[in-house]
Amino acid sequence: MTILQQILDEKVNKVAELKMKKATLNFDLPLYSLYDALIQKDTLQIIAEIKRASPSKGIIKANVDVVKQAQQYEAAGAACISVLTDEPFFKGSYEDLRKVAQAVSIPVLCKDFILDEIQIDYARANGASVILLIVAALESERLRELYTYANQMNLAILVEVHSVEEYERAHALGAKIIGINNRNLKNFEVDLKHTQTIAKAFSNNTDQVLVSESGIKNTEDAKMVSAYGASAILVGETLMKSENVEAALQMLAVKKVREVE
Ligand SMILES: O=P(O)(O)OC[C@@H](O)[C@@H](O)c1c[nH]c2ccccc12
Repeated sequence: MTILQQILDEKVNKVAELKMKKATLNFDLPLYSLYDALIQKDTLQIIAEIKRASPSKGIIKANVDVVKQAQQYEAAGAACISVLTDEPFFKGSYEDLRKVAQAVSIPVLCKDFILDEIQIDYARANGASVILLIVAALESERLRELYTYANQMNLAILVEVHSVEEYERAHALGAKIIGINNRNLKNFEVDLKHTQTIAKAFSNNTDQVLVSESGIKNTEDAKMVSAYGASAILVGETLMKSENVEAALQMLAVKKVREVE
């Protein structure tokens, strides 16, 4: 069984648990626009991630002070903060999401494996302005239903793809913010060339923004994915492990130069 399948199987239990709770949710925390934060910028924008652990890397920084980390990201110029809320595999929580959302004034992304509307309700109730939908994890109809639901709640949606075929499915939805995961969620292999391959399919859709996700470590990587056509990068481990978050963010915020083919 792939790791993605293991995570999704576990998530079914989590969804049942959330539904059982029948909590009253308030949707009153402010919303910030991710699209506005990413479109038409001169420098590569950064979605900085709070990631305590991951199935591929194990513990990254289990006891991080999420509020402090988020405030450093915001002060250093991050466009958005991504917070993992999956507990079994990433050691995150909705509590982390809420604490971060209440501490900053930029969009916050609820990073999870969403299968059900209730997870979108919880994301919004805990301050997310953005949710992630992973094309590889959802059948077309479910993907469309969840996309529509989140859209109706005025949330932005980062639609994650890993192949040209998945990109076509995202495009067919009318997705405006597309995440290209350089890491294969089935075997954890990372290759920044995924951004290049998929960005080629995308090059005519100028009202879409591309986010290159995973495995970005240094200025060279940032320049490379920027040249491929990314407007933004989503960075976890490199920032979590850095002693100087501000310097790390600045080294990644390169000037955008699109490669002419
Ligand atoms: O730590 P990295 O290699 O910088 O990766 C960040 C982010 O892209 C990664 O956490 C991620 C991308 N898509 C996901 C989907 C679910 C969980 C996690 C992810």
